[in-house]
Amino acid sequence: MQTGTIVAIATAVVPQQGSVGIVRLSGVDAVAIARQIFRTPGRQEWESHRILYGYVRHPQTELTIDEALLLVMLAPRSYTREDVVEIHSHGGIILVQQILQLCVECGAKLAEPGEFTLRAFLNGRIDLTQAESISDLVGALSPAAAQTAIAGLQGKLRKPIVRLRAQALDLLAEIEARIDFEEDLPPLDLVDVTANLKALAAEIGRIAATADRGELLRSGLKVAILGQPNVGKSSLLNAWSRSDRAIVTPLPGTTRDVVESRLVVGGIPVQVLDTAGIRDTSDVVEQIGVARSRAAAQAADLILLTIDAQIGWTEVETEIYQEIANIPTIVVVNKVDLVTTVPKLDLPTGISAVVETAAAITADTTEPNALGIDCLEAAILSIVAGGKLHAANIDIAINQRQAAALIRAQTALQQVLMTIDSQLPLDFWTIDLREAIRALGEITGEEVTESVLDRIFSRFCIGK
Ligand SMILES: Nc1nc2c(c(=O)[nH]1)N(C=O)[C@@H](CNc1ccc(C(=O)N[C@@H](CCC(=O)O)C(=O)O)cc1)CN2
Ligand SMILES: Nc1nc2c(ncn2[C@@H]2O[C@H](COP(=O)(O)OP(=O)(O)OP(=O)(O)O)[C@@H](O)[C@H]2O)c(=O)[nH]1
Ligand SMILES: [K+]
Ligand SMILES: [Mg+2]
Repeated sequence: MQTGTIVAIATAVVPQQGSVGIVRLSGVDAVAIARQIFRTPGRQEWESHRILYGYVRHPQTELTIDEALLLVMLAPRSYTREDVVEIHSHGGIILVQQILQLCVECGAKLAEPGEFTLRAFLNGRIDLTQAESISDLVGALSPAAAQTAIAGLQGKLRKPIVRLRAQALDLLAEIEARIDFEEDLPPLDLVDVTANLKALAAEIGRIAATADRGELLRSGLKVAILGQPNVGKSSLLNAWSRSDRAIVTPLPGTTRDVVESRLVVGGIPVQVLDTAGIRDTSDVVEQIGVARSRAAAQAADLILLTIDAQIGWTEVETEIYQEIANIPTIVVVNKVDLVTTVPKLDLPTGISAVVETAAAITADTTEPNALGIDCLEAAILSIVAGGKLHAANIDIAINQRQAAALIRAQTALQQVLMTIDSQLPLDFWTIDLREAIRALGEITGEEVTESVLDRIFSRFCIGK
């Protein structure tokens, strides 16, 4: 997999945009390929870690394609630990694709998604947790998510896992020594071994508990605003996202399609969906809109069931709530500016929180002067995070793959404890201890199959 020289566009390409684009080569022929297509005026040394100025030229036709800069990073001082050459051209899509094509004509192979980072992993510059952090960093949807990813890249997850695995290996060695040379060694200190195993399992559990935070930071939260027509759902979306993304009118049935807006709440990327007001209607278009509202609600992580403070909670809301009772729901009492006191609400059990808002105090303004948005955000954070967001290991946030491996390791260690308890022979202890070691090794990549690697790196973007 790791043979040959690969090439990819390293920057995001948008037609007619981007002031600079980078094409990146990695592998034994990177320099030779670059030399075929890059001409410097006068004599310039192709030294490592120096920028060269020149022109990208077609080697046969001598046609000049671009004025460019070139960066050579010779092995092992490069991202992949192979020879890397970057061609920094003008941006846009045409030039970078032409340069990419030239590199392929000169013998480079188009890189698979994540192949540069895969090589960095296979060549030992980074471990698997760091490789996954690089992917998270590029995919981050909030500064907090990026911060967690950079911590992972700096080894915040790798270090504790490597240490735990080393401790488990020490323990294994001690037990195996008793199997092999029973007569020559003092017997195992059972109290000590048991305490060590328990400590290992507990620390693994603490790291595994950061999975929820990781999931929130990576994937974010899908929030659907649901309710009867005209309660102010679209006004709420606009006020919250400080935009006029959704159409607002005094006419019930204004919103027909699901309208999406993205924002960040307490570091969590949030996708907010405004939906068509739910009611029985003979209007065919509106019927489709209502069906879409219901579908959006079912796909949401959290519902904002919005009501009009002047009307309160009615039978209609009870019916809507029955459909979504399995999803955490906040009741948003909107238009509180129009009432002197909010009526007593006869809410069903299971509602997570109630928040009062005034999403559109003054009509006809693009800069909504809303009330209650901060309370709404606080309510959301306390529901979804339940305190987990600010857990002790603030800068670790593992992914599902890592969580699954940690749970396997923890279960295996608990199995060892049970085996000891049942006074089974030493051979039995080592079986589960080895399983725990293997699971930890899967996280760092010390023990990982090619198919797992394929799965991880295929999710990367091309050029990474
Ligand atoms: N132009 C450019 N910018 C970039 C990258 C790149 O590849 N090219 N990066 C890529 O995604 C990131 C930077 N990451 C990098 C990580 C390691 C090495 C590297 O050469 N490491 C060697 C040498 C270190 C040294 O000389 O001390 C090493 O660790 O052995 C380079 C970039 C972000 N910016
Ligand atoms: N006074 C006051 N008016 C509001 C408030 N929220 C919304 N409105 C007004 O109520 C009307 C309906 O608002 P929308 O945001 O369109 O309501 P909706 O729930 O999206 O309506 P549909 O899309 O038709 O289901 C508009 O005239 C808004 O200006 C509020 O908090 N206070
Ligand atoms: K409306
Ligand atoms: Mg609307």
